[in-house]
Amino acid sequence: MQAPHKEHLYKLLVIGDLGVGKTSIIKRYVHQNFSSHYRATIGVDFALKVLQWDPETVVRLQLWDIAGQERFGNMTRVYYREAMGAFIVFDVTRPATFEAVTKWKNDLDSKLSLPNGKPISVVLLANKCDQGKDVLMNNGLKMDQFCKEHGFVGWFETSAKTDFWVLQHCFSIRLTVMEIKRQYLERHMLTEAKSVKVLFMIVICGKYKHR
Ligand SMILES: Nc1nc2c(ncn2[C@@H]2O[C@H](COP(=O)(O)OP(=O)(O)OP(=O)(O)O)[C@@H](O)[C@H]2O)c(=O)[nH]1
Repeated sequence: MQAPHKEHLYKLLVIGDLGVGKTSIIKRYVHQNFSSHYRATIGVDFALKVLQWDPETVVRLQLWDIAGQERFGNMTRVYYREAMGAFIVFDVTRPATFEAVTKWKNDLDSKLSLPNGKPISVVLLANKCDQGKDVLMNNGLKMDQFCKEHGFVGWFETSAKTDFWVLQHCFSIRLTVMEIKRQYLERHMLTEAKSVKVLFMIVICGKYKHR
């Protein structure tokens, strides 16, 4: 007898200042390529990544690539709607883009929350780490503290150019998906015992597949 087939569709946001590499990260993740040619995103762009989560489950990640210039616009509320998780990206060579991270996070938290009022889970990506790490050097070990204080699930160094990000980014995608799953269970008001059991299974599957 064939195992039951389950499909989940999750909307994930990728936000951050102009030119930090949001489109490049998505391109690398979805199409495994990179271009040094810069063309600013206008409004929003979309990409779909399909993950075979386990033999019975397919996870479709709908990635919303929101233009950096939208931080100054009114459209973000519309774009954020029904997102289950987000990546906020900054450029490690440009400190101003790191300073903007809290503005993006505040914008997100003020416009989108879970039905229980809690903020959605957000992972911070320190991109262009192939070009130096000015921001990280200046912040050093404080990054963990920064994430804790500002409510990020975690942070990862990435490079869409050299592909350095793949392992860690895949992990962060998994981390986000796990968190999403938890939120999904919360939304559907399953008992805590059940949700812990399911979460535990997801963690085990994620670790197993990641090795
Ligand atoms: N060296 C290096 N360059 C990168 C990296 N990621 C992106 N870039 C370059 O940075 C520039 C901007 O990248 P995009 O991906 O278009 O940036 P974005 O955040 O989508 O920009 P907006 O659409 O304006 O919001 C491009 O020239 C990319 O080639 C990286 O990891 N390393």
